[in-house]
Amino acid sequence: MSRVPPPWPPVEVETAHRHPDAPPPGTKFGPHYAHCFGCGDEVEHGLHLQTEAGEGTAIHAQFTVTEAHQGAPGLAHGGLLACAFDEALGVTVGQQLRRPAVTGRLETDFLAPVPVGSTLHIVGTLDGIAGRKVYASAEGRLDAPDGPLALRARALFVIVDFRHFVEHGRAEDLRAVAENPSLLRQSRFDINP
Ligand SMILES: CCCCCCCC(=O)SCCNC(=O)CCNC(=O)[C@H](O)C(C)(C)COP(=O)(O)OP(=O)(O)OC[C@H]1O[C@@H](n2cnc3c(N)ncnc32)[C@H](O)[C@@H]1OP(=O)(O)O
Repeated sequence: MSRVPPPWPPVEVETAHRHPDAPPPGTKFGPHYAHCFGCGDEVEHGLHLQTEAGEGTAIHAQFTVTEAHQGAPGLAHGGLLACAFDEALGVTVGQQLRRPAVTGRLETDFLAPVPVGSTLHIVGTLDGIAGRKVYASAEGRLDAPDGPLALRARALFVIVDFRHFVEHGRAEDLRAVAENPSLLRQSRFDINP
């Protein structure tokens, strides 16, 4: 079977430029929501993904695989690795475009096993934009920024209105945020930048 992936992006796109207010390279973002499984600081066995702005539209992300992330003995669960890419690419889109967006499609190539104790170094970039559709991709390397390539991911994010979150989120969690806004650890993006 061929391992050659289909053309990317799959449609004609315009170049996705970083927003003028996107944070400069080296800026560390911290979690965006206390209870986010990808980055939240109040999720005991979450990924605690650390993210930082890179050059151009790049985002650098890291997380260390713990015992709680196993799929097979001593190896990371593939779904959690995909989650790390979803989060890293979500930060890439959110921070570099400064627009709220959700994952519409995420594909992941698992190229090498990722043992417990490894640190995955992920770099995500924007590949193009077509209307509300934003294409982004990422690579993940083991234990160092130039370590062995372990994963690749490609994703379509769809830009949404903030109503998406208010209309679909569970009422008690929305209430908790209304009562304690600091659960949202970062300020809101521009809606019409
Ligand atoms: C800083 C923040 C970090 C956060 C990181 C984590 C990010 C996440 O995990 S978000 C959570 C997971 N994602 C979701 O829950 C999204 C669930 N899906 C939805 O709500 C909707 O399907 C949504 C919003 C994606 C699209 O719906 P809607 O707004 O009605 O737009 P719709 O017209 O269907 O799609 C827009 C375009 O995207 C395309 N599209 C949407 N989904 C797909 C897909 N799976 N594959 C291919 N194309 C797609 C459509 O074909 C359409 O294209 P065109 O404009 O050319 O016709």
